[in-house]
Amino acid sequence: MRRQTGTKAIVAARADEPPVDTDEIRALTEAAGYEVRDAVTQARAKDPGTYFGRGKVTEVSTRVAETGADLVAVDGELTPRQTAAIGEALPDGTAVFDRYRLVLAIFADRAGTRRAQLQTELARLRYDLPRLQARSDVQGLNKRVEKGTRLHGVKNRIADLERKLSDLPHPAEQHRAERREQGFDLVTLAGYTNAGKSTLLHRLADDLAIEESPGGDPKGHPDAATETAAVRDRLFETLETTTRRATVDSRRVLCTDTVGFVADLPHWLVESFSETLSDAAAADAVVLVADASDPPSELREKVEVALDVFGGQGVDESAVVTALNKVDLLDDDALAERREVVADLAPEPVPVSVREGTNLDCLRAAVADRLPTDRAELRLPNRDDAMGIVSRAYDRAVVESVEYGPETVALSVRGRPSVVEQLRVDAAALDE
Ligand SMILES: Nc1nc2c(ncn2[C@@H]2O[C@H](COP(=O)(O)OP(=O)(O)OP(=O)(O)O)[C@@H](O)[C@H]2O)c(=O)[nH]1
Ligand SMILES: [Mg+2]
Repeated sequence: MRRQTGTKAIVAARADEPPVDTDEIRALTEAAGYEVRDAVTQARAKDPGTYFGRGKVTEVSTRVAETGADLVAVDGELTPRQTAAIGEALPDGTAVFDRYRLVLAIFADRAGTRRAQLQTELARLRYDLPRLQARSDVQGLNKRVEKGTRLHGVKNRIADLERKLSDLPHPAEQHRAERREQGFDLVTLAGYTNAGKSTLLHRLADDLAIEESPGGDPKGHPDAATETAAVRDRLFETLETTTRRATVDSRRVLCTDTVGFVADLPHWLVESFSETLSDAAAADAVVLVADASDPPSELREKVEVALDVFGGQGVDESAVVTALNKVDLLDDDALAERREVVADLAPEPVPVSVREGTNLDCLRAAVADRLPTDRAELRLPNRDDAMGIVSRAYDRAVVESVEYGPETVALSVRGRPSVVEQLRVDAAALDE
């Protein structure tokens, strides 16, 4: 469902004071499938009516006409009225997207599963609704009936989508419970887009097989195809969660990759993808992957926001491991500076280069530390009926030692507390 290439855009950015950075809006616009032909910038206070002020909007309009752009991508959040006012000043048929609309376009483009498609359409309609209203107000549309009908249509579709989504089977939770019972620990990789989460998943994964999730569609997932081949520098490569099996400290772990955050993403948009966050909340450990090659202040802000979001979702602070990725791009001083800016937010961050495989053992150890663990010494009769317990111990926990005597088998096991407890109970039942 990729947009045709050759669709042209102009990016427009404003800041209260120079410099005006257009890197991120360019990246977002390109990620949405557009070719960026030009950038118009402005350093002054926001104009409440048209965001940029009339003069600048006229300049944008001229650039649109000259380049034949189909879209103006504005690096900011536009009110419905501002969107309409800018649109009115542009050549007919030119679309106006702000950051969020752009993100929605990218999400719609990447949505592979039915659920993701419904979620992205719903998020877009919720976004469009007030804008549709403002647009017809600005155009002075007095055709109340027509306007009423269009708005009514959108509202109906929203209700329809909400119903469809709540009707879709949602087996993820049950699936998780089953996996836990089988002794799997759950680890979630989360963080801003482009931080290196998917690359890390590939590194940690035991094999190429993607864990089957009843709600997912692994075949259609972009990560299924790209594997370790150079992961492209493209925002929101991952839209649905992918889960793979990994081994951490001899324990079997299910590692889930999630949708990346984007700076200043509004809450309603995050909520439309709440499933991915509930993955974080349900995990035993959450690896916050941060791009340490970002400037220090940006790194700090992203780590802060991410930790806030986790907190809001009920993730326990002690379950989070912060990985400072891409240290291959930093010298020692730069790394020290990065550690310093996150020191009070994230205790003991782990510097890694996922690409070069640097320090991943340290990261694995930090994750292992977070996994709930219990130990038991089991003494079983050396009989056939005890062997089921021995094999369950191997399957669901880590067997640290085993000794077969003539009468008894002595097992030393560690693993998830619930699993270890079940082994104890089963062992005790044999004695009766
Ligand atoms: N230099 C360097 N680049 C890296 C490293 N790890 C990942 N990258 C690159 O960073 C880019 C983004 O990596 P991804 O793994 O796709 O990032 P992501 O967090 O999954 O991004 P989204 O799916 O968009 O949320 C890719 O071009 C990777 O090759 C690293 O350790 N060093
Ligand atoms: Mg990814």
